[in-house]
Amino acid sequence: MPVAVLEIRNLRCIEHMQLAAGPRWNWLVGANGAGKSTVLEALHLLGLGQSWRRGPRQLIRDGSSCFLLSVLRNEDLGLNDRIVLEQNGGERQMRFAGEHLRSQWALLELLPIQAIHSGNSEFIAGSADDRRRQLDWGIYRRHREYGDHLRQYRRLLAQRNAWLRSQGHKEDPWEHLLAGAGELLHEYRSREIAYLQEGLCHFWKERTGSTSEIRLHLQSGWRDGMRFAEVLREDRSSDAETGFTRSGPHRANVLFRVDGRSAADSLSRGQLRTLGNCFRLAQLQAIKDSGLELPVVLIDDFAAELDPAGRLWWRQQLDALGVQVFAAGTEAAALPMNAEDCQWTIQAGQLREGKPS
Ligand SMILES: Nc1ncnc2c1ncn2[C@@H]1O[C@H](COP(=O)(O)OP(=O)(O)OP(=O)(O)O)[C@@H](O)[C@H]1O
Repeated sequence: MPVAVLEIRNLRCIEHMQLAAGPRWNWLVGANGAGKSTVLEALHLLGLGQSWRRGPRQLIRDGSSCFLLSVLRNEDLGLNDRIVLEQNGGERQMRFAGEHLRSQWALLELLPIQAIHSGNSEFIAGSADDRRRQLDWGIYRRHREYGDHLRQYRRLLAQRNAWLRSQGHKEDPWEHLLAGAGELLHEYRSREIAYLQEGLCHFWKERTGSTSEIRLHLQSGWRDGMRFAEVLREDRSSDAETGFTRSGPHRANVLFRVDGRSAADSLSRGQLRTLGNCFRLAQLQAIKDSGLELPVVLIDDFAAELDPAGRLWWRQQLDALGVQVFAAGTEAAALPMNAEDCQWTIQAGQLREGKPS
């Protein structure tokens, strides 16, 4: 169980909150604006070093000059040192066991998080970026070196783009390296898609009883039937005109098809949410099967789009995996809670233990 105690000071509407977490289900119930998402966001910040919303946002509580978040992990893992994230104005500091952390990448190792929130819950019908990010998250969790490969590719891409803008008509010094780095990302993604296919079908069939065929298809981000190096060479002058590299794994896409048709076009919103959950379950199962530490799962608005049977099934699957979950909802009656779960009521940024009414 990774999270034992979470402490929040001066984050959005929360002045001070200390939450002693349960090993499995931690429900946060309260009215709109009570502060439920803020608790989940605190965990997201501690696990990833960034907010789950894009764009500028006032995270420091109005009237304060800094926020401070800390999480004490459980000694079951032999680890009970605190992860601390402190933001003072524009300056951010992160510490683990009293030691200063230089990069937010270090947090990914300390507190693995899978977060489901309004920005990514509809990733199947969202943008190619959303789907690629979801796929990459799972690959990184199973193959840590993938993070280095991604960073290396992004560096090379930025270097080639800068070169295209300056002297794009001469011999391309980055083409060879970028092609190699790009092909490597594509190999990881192809293998992962092949691996997840079976799990996805299993969960979908179990939930829906449907015999419809769910298929994942990976688009590499460059023209079919060609090597990435060839595409880079062929596109050199047109890329130089626009000043950026048009093709590559940064444009990859994952397509979800149901009986040969796009899932986004053929499924209802609730079915899309269910399919998205099935994909996440397949990823979590893959992490478990690899013998790796499962992430803490954060679910904002747990009940959204799901019918009662769907909510119960989603809970049961997460139970079977044995993950620790923090889930939020506005109405206790709509949440599939069990007596042994930790349940909290939140009102105006304050926490109350006990069964929400
Ligand atoms: N910097 C800030 N200082 C103080 N309060 C803030 C700040 N930023 C946001 N808030 C307030 O914090 C409150 C909590 O928002 P949060 O998103 O956590 O609510 P929630 O319980 O998840 O609500 P919902 O059910 O609507 O999603 C909101 O009322 C918001 O106006």
